[in-house]
Amino acid sequence: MNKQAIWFIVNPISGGKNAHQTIVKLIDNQLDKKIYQPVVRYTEYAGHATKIAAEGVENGVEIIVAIGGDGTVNEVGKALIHTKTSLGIIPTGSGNGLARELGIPMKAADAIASLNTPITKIIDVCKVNDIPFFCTAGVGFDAHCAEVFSRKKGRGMLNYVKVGFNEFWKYKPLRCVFAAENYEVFSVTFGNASQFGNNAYITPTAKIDDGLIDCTIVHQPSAFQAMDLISKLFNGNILSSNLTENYQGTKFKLSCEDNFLIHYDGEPMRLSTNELTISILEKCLKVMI
Ligand SMILES: Nc1ncnc2c1ncn2[C@@H]1O[C@H](COP(=O)(O)OP(=O)(O)OP(=O)(O)O)[C@@H](O)[C@H]1O
Repeated sequence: MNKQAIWFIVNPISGGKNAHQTIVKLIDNQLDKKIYQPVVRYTEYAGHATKIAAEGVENGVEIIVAIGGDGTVNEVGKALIHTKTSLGIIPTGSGNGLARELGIPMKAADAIASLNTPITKIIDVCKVNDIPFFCTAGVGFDAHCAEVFSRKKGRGMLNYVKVGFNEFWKYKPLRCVFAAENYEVFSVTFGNASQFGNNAYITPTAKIDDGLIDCTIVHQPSAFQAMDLISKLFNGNILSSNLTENYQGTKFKLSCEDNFLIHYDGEPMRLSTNELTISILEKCLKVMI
């Protein structure tokens, strides 16, 4: 039997000290070499994973596994859209939204074991302007926090919560135009998947292969209301709050006065436009589950 070429793209800065070395050892010991011919590649800078993955596609590699958080998964995944190469994930981030959504185990050993009994699925990918995202993208408070967080040294959920808490008191609602109506919002999130990561279900009715984009608008909460929203976010019932609005569609447009600060799969980016179009590419990415 011909062995399948499988590349592992490792983000060495994700998952804390030496996490990646342990995972590479596990791959060496536990990946079924009767079916796979593995190659391990390391990223050297932000954006490098996309280049490596594109090289893999060109070389006809069947499976490319991102070892990192949602940022790395996004960088690898975007090179695999509309190709025959499948995306695998060994999650080492703090959110791991796409891995959770696909039911990929959080423990590296279990994620490797699931690669040994390969099952693939085809999912949708959404785009904010020309930027692909796999879980969520949005504007407002979440994008602001993603930007502040990206400038901090500390990683992980606890540091993210600290940023959220500190920024909440200073945050001013975002004025924008959505569906030809003026809004002042806390956040607007578009979901291909149901969660930001960490089982925080911001677009709880989103399904990753239904051809639809879900949109959740959150209106500015008081501190007391914010506590309730956070609990609903993690319980999967944020839409029961009267501070939220929810829409489904295949295209959304959003504009505001200044150039948008967005996040896509948790990565912040200041755009040079004040107009956003959110669109969907149906069933365009093969993933390993
Ligand atoms: N070798 C590298 N050196 C510096 N930055 C890198 C390198 N490889 C990847 N990156 C960048 O690291 C950032 C964070 O990656 P990723 O989201 O995968 O991990 P994480 O921060 O551990 O995850 P999470 O955000 O869920 O905590 C991404 O913006 C990615 O571009």
